[in-house]
Amino acid sequence: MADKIKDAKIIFVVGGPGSGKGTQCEKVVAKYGYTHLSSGDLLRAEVASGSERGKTLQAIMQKGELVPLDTVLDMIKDAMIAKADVSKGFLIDGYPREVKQGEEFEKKIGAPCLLLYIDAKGETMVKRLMKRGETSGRADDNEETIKKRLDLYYKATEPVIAFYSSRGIVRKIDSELPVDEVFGHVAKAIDDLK
Ligand SMILES: Nc1ncnc2c1ncn2[C@H]1C[C@H](O)[C@@H](COP(=O)(O)OP(=O)(O)O)O1
Ligand SMILES: [Mg+2]
Repeated sequence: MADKIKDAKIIFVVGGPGSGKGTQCEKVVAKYGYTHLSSGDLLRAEVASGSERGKTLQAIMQKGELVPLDTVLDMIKDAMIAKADVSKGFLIDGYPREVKQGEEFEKKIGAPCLLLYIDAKGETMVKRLMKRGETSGRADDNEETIKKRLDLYYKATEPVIAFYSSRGIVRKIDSELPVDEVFGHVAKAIDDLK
């Protein structure tokens, strides 16, 4: 496993709920041919499958809480192995959510070369999520759960940014700007990797 993805670049995409991670990752996929792995999407797919594990996950996610570390990591790892032969790089979207998740990821998979910190104001994220909730069908895009997700983000994920900042791989991206301008900065960060 470690061998197979040794030469692929691993990019962590971190930011609050509604900051624009998914939006930017889609654009990176289109321009650079990276594989986009959203931990949230992988988990939601498991829920949609109706499996026993999915039912347990659904209950946790609906409350806005974090699902057990090993579950998410296993799902990401399986998805990476499946794409290892064809992928130049991996966008790990919405993970790590806490420092411990980052440490486990590095032990089991590998080290990231870049952390894109997609940064938007709390009020902006709430506004975007409420709007997304009108059409997303996501059980967690409602006002009460959004508040919990934001609180948890500030508490658990901001230390992640501090942790990787000390390693010098964090690029902070202003996600208050229009989508294409945000992407200009994202693309610059990726181009600088070469
Ligand atoms: N720079 C930007 N300006 C305005 N709206 C944006 C934006 N980036 C994303 N959005 C919109 C698209 C979605 O409806 C919503 C949340 O974006 P998302 O990419 O799904 O966020 P995340 O994956 O970080 O939760 O906000
Ligand atoms: Mg997303």
